[in-house]
Order: sequence, then structure tokens, then C-alpha cells
Amino acid sequence: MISLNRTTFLTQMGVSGACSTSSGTGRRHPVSLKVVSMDSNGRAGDRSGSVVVENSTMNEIAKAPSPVVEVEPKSTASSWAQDAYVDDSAAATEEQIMTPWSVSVASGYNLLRDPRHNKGLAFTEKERDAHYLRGLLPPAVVAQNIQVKKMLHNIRQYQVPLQKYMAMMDLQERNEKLFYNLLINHVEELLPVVYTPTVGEACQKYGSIFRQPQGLYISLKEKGRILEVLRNWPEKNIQVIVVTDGERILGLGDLGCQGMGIPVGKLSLYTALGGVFPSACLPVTIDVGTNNEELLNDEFYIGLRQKRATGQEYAELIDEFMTAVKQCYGEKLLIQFEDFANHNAFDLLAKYGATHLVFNDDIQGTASVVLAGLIAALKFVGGSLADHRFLFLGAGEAGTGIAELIALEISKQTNAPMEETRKNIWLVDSKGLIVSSRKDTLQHFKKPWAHEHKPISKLIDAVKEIKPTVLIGTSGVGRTFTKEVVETMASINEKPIILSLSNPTSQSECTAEEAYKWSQGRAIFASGSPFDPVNYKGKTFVPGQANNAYIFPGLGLGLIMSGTIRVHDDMLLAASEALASQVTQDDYNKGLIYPPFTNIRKISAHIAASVAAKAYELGLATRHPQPKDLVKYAESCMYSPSYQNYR
Ligand SMILES: O=C([O-])CC(=O)C(=O)O
Ligand SMILES: [Mg+2]
Repeated sequence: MISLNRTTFLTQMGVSGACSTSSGTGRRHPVSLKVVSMDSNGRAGDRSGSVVVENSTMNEIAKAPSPVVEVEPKSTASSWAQDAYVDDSAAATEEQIMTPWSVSVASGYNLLRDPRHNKGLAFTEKERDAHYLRGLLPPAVVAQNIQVKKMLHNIRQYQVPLQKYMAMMDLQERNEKLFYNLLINHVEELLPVVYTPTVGEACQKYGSIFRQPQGLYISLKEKGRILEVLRNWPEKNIQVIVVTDGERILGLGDLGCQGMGIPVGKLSLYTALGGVFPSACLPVTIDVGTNNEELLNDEFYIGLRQKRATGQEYAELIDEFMTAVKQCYGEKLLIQFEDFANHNAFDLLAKYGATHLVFNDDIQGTASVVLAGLIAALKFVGGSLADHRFLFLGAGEAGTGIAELIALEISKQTNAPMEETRKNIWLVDSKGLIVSSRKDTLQHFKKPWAHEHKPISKLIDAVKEIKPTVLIGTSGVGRTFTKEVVETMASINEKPIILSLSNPTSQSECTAEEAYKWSQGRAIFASGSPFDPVNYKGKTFVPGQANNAYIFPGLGLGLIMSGTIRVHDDMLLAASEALASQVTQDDYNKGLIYPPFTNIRKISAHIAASVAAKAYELGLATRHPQPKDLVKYAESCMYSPSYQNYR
């Protein structure tokens, strides 16, 4: 048995940066980190996690007579994963509680139940010998591509999308590499299963389908000890957190604690589409209660059974969380806010934008993807953004976020001030057109859009009056782009741009079929949730999916790989331009304003490179020197779902 100083050990593992330059060809040991913790009564608990250690790193360990290696719990803590866990230091007093660590090579039964390292039947004969797996597996050795084929076959047997979702989640909990291999190589087919729209239904029924917990739950019960709770998570080198409080899950409203499906789903896309390592991703749900009566009365509900905490109680819990994650994971941790209600989302972004690397997917990610689609759509319809008139149904996070980014892009293109460029952009909310006479009663994020106009209460009248060239739905209310609305758009424009962005499919403002049929095949249409191609009068129309899934994985990778410490609007513009530039002539020929998801890893690498380049230009990147070829660098940073050889 040998001891390693923890700092040396972790540095050798490259855990302070997932973008290590490992060629991926080296042999690796599946290593489980084991934390033996004690509660205040001195009872021992046990949390295990795993890391893969490069062969060279493990040479010394390999010489050890036993596969169990203990890591010295005392260390000069300042360099342990750079910013992390600084209080566990040599200077700490005896009264200060610390976490004793040990590390062991995963083997035998435990290895088969460790999703990060399990390969199932793909373990080779040699690995079965070396890792005490003899007899624990049937004799057949099966290659990963055959495992993928089998899983795909099995998933296709399920008729019900939720069953497919559950099968995918089970796989993620059983064999992570296989899960990602399947998802990456069949992304068009499986994205709607692990993500929108099925994830919406999964959240609604999360309590009854709940098997293995995924992610970290932080509820009001944990107030005052969030730092401690974070330490229960088995991974220490976290680079991205997606956090929700479950109050506005997609267009489905308050799903409380059951919103966890969203951070889990978003982070699996961070890995599958953006190549961020799964071990670096942490899904979090903050449970402050729910106002959803149905859930409160549901015996299978998994969250706190109380009405939502608001005001100071809410703010204090969020603040404790934000402080704790920065203390634990450092300045370069990316925190993605997801599906918070409007009344918190803007304020949280404004508050923490100054102190943390934060990004609101619903405000900024959606804005960036829509702007990309519009830039691409101009190839069909001509003119510049400044020549168009925009009307939104929905003036929440997505609506005002998109509107603001369009105004910013026009302002950059024309040098006109934002107050001017906003004037061609109109928003309708539940009370009608947002106009100056409503200004006093408007929420602050709507005020910049209150232009001079007589009040109009109905969308159809606003369409007739404003005569938009682009109609964008972000209201979260389904079927609001009626036949009359679409027909009116088609009577005003030769090629009306119609975006039905609300999710999931049930909340879409209109279907793809309706958009094409009611516009006689002239609409340029995209939606937040996927729709199948539509045949109209013998022609096939392929609707694009204007979903923030195009943007956040690449944007996140760009921020992480450059060590960026703050998100800047110019990075969102750079992401939009990079995405738009990936639309090929072939895509245009099919009527697409977004490239297919099949090429998403390549697209994400381009987005990441553009975002990183902008971060370097703005002086916000901390990884120096700047890599020469940022696209290649982004690709080299990406997680591979292929199995690695274990010695
Ligand atoms: O999750 C999605 O599909 C897009 C999104 O952020 C939302 O609708 O809130
Ligand atoms: Mg969202």
C-alpha cells in the first residue's frame, strides 16, 4: 500500500482541467474515490465516486501489492483542484471538520455497478482477469458497437416515449459510455427522447417514474449547510452546473422538485453535443416548495410539501447556493440558470452576472439560437435585420431576451442606438400589445418595449396593425397562432417567418403542418420542439428546431476551454453567427434555417471556438496562451464515448 499526497495525485490525474491533452490511447485504471465521512455523532457514512487515471499516473499504484491505495488526507490544500475546498487546509484547526479521502481501483462487482467505468459485456478477457470479473459476466465478449445496436433495437421496441426515456435513463445509470455513444451516434432519433419534448412529460411524472436519484437536491431543509451538501457529490472537479428551481419547466409551469429532469437532460446534452466531460457536470434542483396543488396532493411527489418560499427566504437560499458553489468549484465554474420563473430569472441573472460566470439559457440561449435562425433566414427572404419588423407573442424570458439580442445585433450592424433599433420590435403579452400607455404597470423587463401606439388586445389585430415580417411565439401557450393569424402573415409577406418556440410540442403556438398549410407552403418555419417533415402539395418541408440545445453546449465548451470568468453579450452574438455559418446550401435547399443535429459536435466546436475567440478579445479568458487553432482545440477537448482499455 502506498500513499500519495492528494495534491500531487489530483494534479497527475489532470482533474484541474477536463481539457487535458490526453491522447486517449493510454491505458487506464478505473479508480473509485471513496470518501469516508462522519456525521456530528461520529457515525461513518460512505460516498463513492470515480475517476479514471492515466496509465502513467498509476505506475506507482500498479506496483502496490493491493489494489487499494490510500491517499493521505492531509495536504497543502491550496492547490487541490485550484480553487476547491480551501478550508480543508493544513492551517485548519482541530475543531474544523474535514473530509477524509481514500482512493481504490474499482474492480469486481463494484466495477460492474459503477456507471462511469462499467463496460458490461465489452470487458475483454484480460480485463476480466485483472479486475476480478471472472464469473460475474457471461462468457461472451461483445464490442461496443454491438451493444449500441442492441440498445437501439430495444429502445425502438417501446411505443411510448416515456418508456424510451426511462430506458435511456437506466442506461445512463448503468453504463455511461454506452449511453453517450448511443446518444451521440443517433442524436436525431434520441434527442427527443432524453430532451424536449419527452423530458417534459418525464418531469410531470417524475415522482412515479423515480428510480435512481440523479443530480443534487438542495431544499430549504439544507439551508445553512449547502457547502456540506455539495461535498456529498462524488465528483470534485465540476465545471458546469445547470440549476433550476422548477417554477417554470418548459411551458408546463411549476413542477417543483420534479423539474430535476431538466438539469439532468441539459447536462447530458452538454456532454453529448458539446463534449463536456460528464464528471464535470452537476445537475441541481433547488426546492423551495411548489404552488402546484396537484403535485402537493400527489402521494408520489418527491419534493417539499409546502407552498413556494419567496422574498428574503428564497433570496437567502439562492445566495447561499451561489456562494457555496463558487467556494467549492472556483471562479471559472459555469452556472446555467434554467426554467426559473420570469419574476426571478432576470433579477438572478443581473445580480450574479457581476460576480459569477452565469448564463440564463431561457433568456440568452434561446435568444442566441433564434438570432442565428434569423441571420440564416435572411438568405431566403433578403434584406438585413434592420429591414424587418418583428412581432412577439410572449414577453417573458425568451421573448424579451430574443428581442434584446436582435436589437443589439442591428445596433452593431447599423451603428444606431438601441433605443432606435428596438422600435421595429413589438411584443404582445397576455394583456395585449405592449404600448407606452401601459408603461407604469409593466414589469421592468417589458418596459423598453413599450412603444407609442394605441392599445390592442388581440394578437390577430396586432398582426394586422404592425404588419410584421417575422412572428415569434414564446408565450408557453399552445395553438395561439391560429389559421387567421398565419393566413394574415402570409397575406402580408411573400415569405413569412414564423417561429413557434414554446415547449414541449403541446405548447407550440402552431404545428409545422399548420404553418405550411395555412401559408400555402410559403412560411419559413421553425419550432422549439421537433416536428416531422411535412408533405404539402407534393413538396416536402423540413421544419427546423429553434431550440437552445444548438447553443448552450458549444457556448459552454467555449467558456470552459478558455477559462472565461464572465459571460458577455458579444459572446452570444458570436455564437449566433457561428451557428448561422454552419447552415449549408444543402440545408437551405430543404428550407432549413438550422443545420441538422447530426453534425452537432462539429457545430459546437465552431460555436465554442467563436465564443472563446471573443472571450480572448474581451480579455475575459484566463487560459493562456490562447490556442492557435481554436476549432481544433475545442475538438481535442471533447469527451469521447468510446471505451478505454483498462490494464
Ligand atoms: O428545454 C428546451 O427545450 C428549451 C428551453 O430551454 C425551454 O423551453 O425552457
Ligand atoms: Mg429552459
